Amino acid sequence: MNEQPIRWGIAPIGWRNDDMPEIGAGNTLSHLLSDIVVAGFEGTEVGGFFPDAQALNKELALRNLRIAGQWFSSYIIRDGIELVIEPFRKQCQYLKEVKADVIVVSEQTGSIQGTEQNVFAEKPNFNEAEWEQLCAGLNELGAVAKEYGLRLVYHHHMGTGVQTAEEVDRLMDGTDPAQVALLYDTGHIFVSDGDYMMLLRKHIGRIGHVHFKDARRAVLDDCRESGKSFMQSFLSGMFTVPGDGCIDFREVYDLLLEHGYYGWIVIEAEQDPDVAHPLEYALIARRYIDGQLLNRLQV
Ligand SMILES: O=C1C[C@@H](O)[C@H](O)[C@@H](O)C1=O
Ligand SMILES: [Co+2]
Repeated sequence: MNEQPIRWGIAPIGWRNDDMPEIGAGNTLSHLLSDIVVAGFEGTEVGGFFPDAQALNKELALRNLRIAGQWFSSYIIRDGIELVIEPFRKQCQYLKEVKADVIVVSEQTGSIQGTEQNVFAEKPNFNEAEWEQLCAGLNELGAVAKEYGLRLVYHHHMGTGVQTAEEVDRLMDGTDPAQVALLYDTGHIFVSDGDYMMLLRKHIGRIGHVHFKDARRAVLDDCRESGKSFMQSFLSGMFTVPGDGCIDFREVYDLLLEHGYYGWIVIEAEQDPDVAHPLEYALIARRYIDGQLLNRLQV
């Protein structure tokens, strides 16, 4: 019996990547979901290639899998909240139909995550008025998400205006804890700031969803030095699954448990699936979770 109030998932991003839909395009939904079962995970997040809710629910039920949530790119600052609410509601409705728990929001105004720009040096920075507009808009979206039984979790992300620990502080200070929770992504904060524990300690009470993404230090250093874009960096192998990089997930997991975190921890490691076999890496993650996190040997 699983006594942990935590659900373990793995994201489609190792098989197919919404930031670069051309990679892994031959990997079907059936292939992905069946690999997830083989690797022993309970669910996944919705990818851009997923079908309508009815078709997805059928495939999930056949494999006893669940949906944790789905990414939503918001443009609150660029477009204004009024224009964001309609597509947001549409996505919430879909997520309600597939019985998801969270909607993952990332403000993409000025984002360079999908461009060829140097992700280590050219991120956008919001001014005071923009921060206020963003925070107020997120509070509104959080209230809308609740109508659909979902929790809005904000994803700090490389190449965006909410990337560093300081920027996450600003966002958390400016938003209502009842409407906006935090998605803690180990890989993004490590690549951005190096220290991944400080953010976790500071905002542990606001965390509503977790992405476990590991990083290869030597590749990261090389990408930073050569000023690579976000996409070039992950194609070079900057990210990997837990157990294959330099992040110590034991301290992360322990702190989450200590503070009674419940909800999803989703393994999320974007690599080129032609280089990093998705099932092989899912199994590496599974072995690490089982051996280093769940059934740790006491010494
Ligand atoms: O949660 C995520 C979703 C992806 O689309 C994104 O680019 C990735 O880095 C991530 O952390
Ligand atoms: Co993530």
